[in-house]
Amino acid sequence: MTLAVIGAGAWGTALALAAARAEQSVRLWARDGTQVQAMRETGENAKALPGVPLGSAILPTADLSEALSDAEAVLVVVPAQTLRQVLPQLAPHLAPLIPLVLCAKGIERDTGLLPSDIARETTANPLLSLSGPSFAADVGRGLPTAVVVGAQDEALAGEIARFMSSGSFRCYSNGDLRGVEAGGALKNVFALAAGAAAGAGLGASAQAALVTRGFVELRRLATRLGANPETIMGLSGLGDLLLTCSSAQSRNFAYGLALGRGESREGLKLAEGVPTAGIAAHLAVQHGIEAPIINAVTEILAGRLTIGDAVEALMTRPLKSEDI
Ligand SMILES: NC(=O)C1=CN([C@@H]2O[C@H](COP(=O)(O)OP(=O)(O)OC[C@H]3O[C@@H](n4cnc5c(N)ncnc54)[C@H](O)[C@@H]3O)[C@@H](O)[C@H]2O)C=CC1
Ligand SMILES: O=C(CO)COP(=O)(O)O
Repeated sequence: MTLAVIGAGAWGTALALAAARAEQSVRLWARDGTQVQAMRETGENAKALPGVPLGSAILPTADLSEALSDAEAVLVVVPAQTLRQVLPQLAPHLAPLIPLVLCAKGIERDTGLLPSDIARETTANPLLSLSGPSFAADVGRGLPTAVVVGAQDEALAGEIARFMSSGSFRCYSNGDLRGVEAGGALKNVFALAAGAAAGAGLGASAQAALVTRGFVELRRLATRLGANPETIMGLSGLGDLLLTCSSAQSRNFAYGLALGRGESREGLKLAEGVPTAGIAAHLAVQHGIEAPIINAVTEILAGRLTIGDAVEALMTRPLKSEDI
């Protein structure tokens, strides 16, 4: 099968490598011609995923037509906030039934839309989401993990899962597209919180309590956004929450860590939880859901609350039933 990967950042490159290991042929598109030239010359993506040879099954290209003309499926791997800009550029090159696998983890800041909602505004092609615990650096090096491919049409999700799976990349399928997307988008907000708690030296007990209560908020809000609560128990919800809330390898956790230590965040890598937190807080209000951790993250990011005050506010909320 020939796959196109749109976006040659860390995750796009890692997914291209995963597909190549699954014996697919891959066109890896980047908007930056100089980066493509460098990838062709050096055989690696030194900018986004250094030290991992791309191999002969991956063709880097800056030409969308070359990337998409013979693609049988397309993985869209650009940040959530740029999807609205990128997706319309693909449309003229796409045959109607080519599946689009959305791999961004975020909610659009200005609209509250998940990636598939944004895509639905510009395309009638079948939409899927690939999500789950998977650091680009791990997947790029061929370390083992399991992820999930979600689509309303679970048979199609299963087909894409089979094409992407290899001995080191195990893809499950799920018929709950919104659930798969919502878990991946929201877990980043809690990774910011967990990182901030670690940076502020609040201790391992606080971390565990925060992640557990964060999971309750995640499940509540995701369910209101249309997720099946069972999906949230899986790889794209609990699985990814556990990964990103426990490792400084996560860019969201690392961003939170810097916040908690009072360090500058300038120059840090993409942290999708930052634009997602505020809109998630807004959606929680809209759906009448209690989300004190999402609110605290939003207020801290906006500079309206210190971490000390957030801890006090969370700890002194009225006592209540555990309500999971
Ligand atoms: N890095 C990781 O471990 C994982 C990342 N993700 C998700 O994948 C998405 C992408 O993340 P990364 O690749 O890691 O980020 P990155 O920052 O490494 O790369 C983003 C890529 O998107 C490109 N891009 C940005 N705006 C664009 C535009 N308007 N037009 C064309 N290309 C554009 C950039 O040039 C860059 O190559 C995010 O939503 C992230 O949450 C998901 C799983 C793992
Ligand atoms: O989604 C990820 C792992 O599953 C990557 O998390 P970060 O974007 O926080 O690095």
